[in-house]
Amino acid sequence: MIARRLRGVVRAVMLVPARGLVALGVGPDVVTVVGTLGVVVSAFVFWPAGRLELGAWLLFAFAMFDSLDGTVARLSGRSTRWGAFLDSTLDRVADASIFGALAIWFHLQGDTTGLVLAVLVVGFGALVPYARAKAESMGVDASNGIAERGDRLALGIFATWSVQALGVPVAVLHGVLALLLLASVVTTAQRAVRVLQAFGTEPDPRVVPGPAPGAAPPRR
Ligand SMILES: CCCCCCCC/C=C\CCCCCCCC(=O)OC[C@H](COP(=O)(O)OP(=O)(O)OC[C@H]1O[C@@H](n2ccc(N)nc2=O)[C@H](O)[C@@H]1O)OC(=O)CCCCCCC/C=C\CCCCCCCC
Ligand SMILES: O=P([O-])([O-])O[C@@H]1[C@@H](O)[C@H](O)[C@@H](O)[C@H](O)[C@@H]1O
Repeated sequence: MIARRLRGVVRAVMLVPARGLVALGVGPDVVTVVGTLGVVVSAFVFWPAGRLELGAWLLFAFAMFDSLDGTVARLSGRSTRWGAFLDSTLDRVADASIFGALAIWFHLQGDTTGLVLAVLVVGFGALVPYARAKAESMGVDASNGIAERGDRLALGIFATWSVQALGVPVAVLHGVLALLLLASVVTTAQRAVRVLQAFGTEPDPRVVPGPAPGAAPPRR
């Protein structure tokens, strides 16, 4: 929703470090892997230890590598299908680490509501890119929806940061996680509608009509 509009601005900002990295001969896959490692380490080291503010700043910085790698790839003419796969797959590692680390923090606080919400955001948040990837594998663009990844991460990281940095009550963080959960379900449904509109009840071309293999012959 908001992230989509900011994409151009973020890419323009990323041009500066990206040019430096290309000049140094750093490839996009290195940026992707370093960014993911940075997210994983920042999330699991700082958030469970209660360093919500510092962790959020580091997560913000390393999450931006997800835009940096694509810019490095395009600038250096090294965009590859493998890179696109690596990028998307490691995004799932980063997503699970961010909300998983938050779940661990809630657990250590004895906050069952927060724990349950964070775990549900890990699971239902993963449905959103799954729906897009499955649709793309069928040749349909389903990148639509109210809460794409940038929105989900920004909201989750910002709300966690604000608990420590601004003294916002944890109940507000619960509310934001509930909103993210709802937004993930709605976004998945919006993508499902795209696929339904594209295919309707069109038969699956991969299925050969006739009895299933091994089925008993029809009775006469
Ligand atoms: C109900 C919903 C409510 C929503 C409210 C949300 C409020 C949010 C407010 C602000 C949002 C700001 C977010 C920042 C926007 C970032 C947008 C952006 O840049 O998106 C793009 C990136 C990257 O996307 P992608 O990976 O698809 O593209 P690339 O450009 O990387 O290209 C990929 C191609 O490149 C090739 N390639 C790549 C790698 C490789 N190794 N080899 C390759 O060849 C290949 O061809 C690929 O196909 O998207 C992101 O998702 C970045 C996430 C950034 C997360 C930001 C976290 C910010 C945290 C805190 C911010 C606080 C904000 C305050 C909000 C206040 C709210 C009240
Ligand atoms: O589908 P979604 O989660 O909103 O957002 C997607 C990311 O999760 C995915 O990793 C990336 O490769 C896509 O380009 C897109 O940005």
